[in-house]
Amino acid sequence: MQRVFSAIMENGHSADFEAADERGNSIWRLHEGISNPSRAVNLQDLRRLQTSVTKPRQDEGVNQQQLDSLSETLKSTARLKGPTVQKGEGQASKVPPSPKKAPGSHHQFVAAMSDSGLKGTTVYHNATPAELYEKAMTFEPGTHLVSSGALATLSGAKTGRSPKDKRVVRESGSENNIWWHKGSNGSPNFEMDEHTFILNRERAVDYLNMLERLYVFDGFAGWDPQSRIKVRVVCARAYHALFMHNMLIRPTDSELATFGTPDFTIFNAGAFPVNRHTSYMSSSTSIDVNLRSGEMVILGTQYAGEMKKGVFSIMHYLMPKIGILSLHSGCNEGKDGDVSLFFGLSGTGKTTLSTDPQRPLIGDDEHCWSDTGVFNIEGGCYAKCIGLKQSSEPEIYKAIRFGCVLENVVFDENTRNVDFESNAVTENTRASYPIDYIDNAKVPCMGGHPKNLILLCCDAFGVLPPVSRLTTSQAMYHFISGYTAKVAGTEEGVTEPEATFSACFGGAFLMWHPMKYGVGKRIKLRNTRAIIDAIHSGELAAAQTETTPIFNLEVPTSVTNVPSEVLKPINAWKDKSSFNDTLEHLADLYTANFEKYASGGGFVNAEVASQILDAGPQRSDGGRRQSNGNARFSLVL
Ligand SMILES: Nc1ncnc2c1ncn2[C@@H]1O[C@H](COP(=O)(O)OP(=O)(O)OP(=O)(O)O)[C@@H](O)[C@H]1O
Ligand SMILES: O=C([O-])CC(=O)C(=O)O
Ligand SMILES: [Ca+2]
Ligand SMILES: [Mn+2]
Repeated sequence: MQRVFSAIMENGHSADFEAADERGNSIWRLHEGISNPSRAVNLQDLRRLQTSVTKPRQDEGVNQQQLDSLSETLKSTARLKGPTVQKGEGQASKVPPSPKKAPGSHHQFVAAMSDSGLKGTTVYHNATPAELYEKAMTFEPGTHLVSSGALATLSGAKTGRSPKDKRVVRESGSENNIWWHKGSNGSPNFEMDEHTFILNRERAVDYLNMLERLYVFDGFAGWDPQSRIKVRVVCARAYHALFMHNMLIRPTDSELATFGTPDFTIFNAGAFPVNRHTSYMSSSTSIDVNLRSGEMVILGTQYAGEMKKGVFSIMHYLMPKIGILSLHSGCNEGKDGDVSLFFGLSGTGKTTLSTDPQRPLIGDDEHCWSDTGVFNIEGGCYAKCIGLKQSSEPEIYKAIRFGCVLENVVFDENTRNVDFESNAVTENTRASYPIDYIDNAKVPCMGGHPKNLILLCCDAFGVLPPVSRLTTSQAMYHFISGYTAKVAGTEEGVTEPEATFSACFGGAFLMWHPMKYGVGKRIKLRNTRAIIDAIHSGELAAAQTETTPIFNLEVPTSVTNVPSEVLKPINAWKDKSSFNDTLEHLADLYTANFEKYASGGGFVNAEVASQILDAGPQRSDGGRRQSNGNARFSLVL
């Protein structure tokens, strides 16, 4: 008996292996024959056969205009014009044509002679996830394929956002509209001047121009065609391009071909630090927004969340200007088209709870509410994945597949299985995936006016009931207050849950004054889900309620599938009098925090402001609480 195997050798010849079993011995012989079954004569040839073009590259045939636009984006003041931009593989070494010398222009001559002026740049423009995978795995250390097909990567030294390093340019066009950081007013908008912005922009652009290869992603923010904006992301890492491919709304081929000039451009030079001698800089990180030029510069952090929240900040500025409310919320829709919004600070469950097999997902994090209804700003989701289990979050688990970016997770080197329990790199492990990776996503991501507004609050004090029904004024009061806890990891430096008031549950992203936008142990996820089901079924709207002291919250006396003792937090306290002290203390914090909004900030009149104020915590005898002015956070965990 004889078996013959053929193999193709690199030189194009074939080799036959013979195996004979005479007297039980196997004999292997090697022939080299020219009976070549291959259509290639060498490996290079073979590789050429491996691929074909069934569909032109999205950006092909399109167009000098696009190349010019990319070149314009990458222009620095060190060069006369933008770099010569080449798309695709390895053509960067072509020397760009030297610019025509304008008569009498000395500056042109100087710029053309600079080394950076001679350099061309290879740009991967709206490259596919597969291409970005390859580049990221080849060039970005710590980037690997895991067993589910997702791309696991490291974001470097920063594994959460850096809110203290976020700056907004003070310029005449927008300065009167911005809620500037001042003292302890809670505003996230630290100011910088235009000149300093230009210094940081130049630093970022020069850094990007010196690289061998760059990635650009052009996409949209906002599903409503009327108010969407065009966003361009220029970045050094393929991981960042894939992240924004997931998070922005992906353009169709023809939308890309006619994309034109972006409304907002992000320069992500995150691997490169700021120059700390530059004014305003307080660390090696700076995230700078310029509303006049429509640009954002990122230096000194590679955490991808900065980009998505940069887009959010811009929308938070532009949308209220045209009468559209922008919201840090998740959103889904019931069978009858009833829309729910889930507000909550980072890590409180917007993604987890808006992803619901019974309710099509409109979006998990950033929405706008206009006269016609709601629309998502993004094209993807960003889920926290610490402790993620297939059993409790099956839809998200399933989305962690090819195309998904996994940030800072730990995986087994051999099996490549992810250990979602591990916080070895950070508590803030994350998964980013296109929204259509969730089976029941509603695309386009738009819906009607919301029916239920759910304020998710993580109460580190453990005194607020797990669910209560709010009056309109109470909803306004609690929305503006934004009492919750910062969970560990999402912001640099937060390692324990930390009680905070984050206006509109997204204080870190507000651009206008909050009034412009609107007027222990964690509860088990399965209980929260049961409560949300009861909201959606209408059970809670009709439920019997009891009113709590001080906060006057209407708490249902029972909820299907939720143990009734869970509904009253006092049950979890051994020492009942310290429960009451803590409740009083929290009420003081609310009152002190609200003082800065009590006047309405010019956005609501005194009467409305006073109604909202009355919806806050009261004295036990029913009167309005006065701030004692010395409230301090002290945690009861
Ligand atoms: N009762 C609960 N309700 C909601 N989430 C819970 C609960 N208990 C634990 N969790 C966990 O909390 C995390 C919530 O993360 P999620 O991504 O949903 O936050 P988010 O509000 O979308 O925040 P961000 O704006 O930072 O993305 C998940 O890891 C989830 O498993
Ligand atoms: O921005 C991030 O890193 C994640 C997020 O959605 C948030 O913090 O609200
Ligand atoms: Ca999320
Ligand atoms: Mn968020």
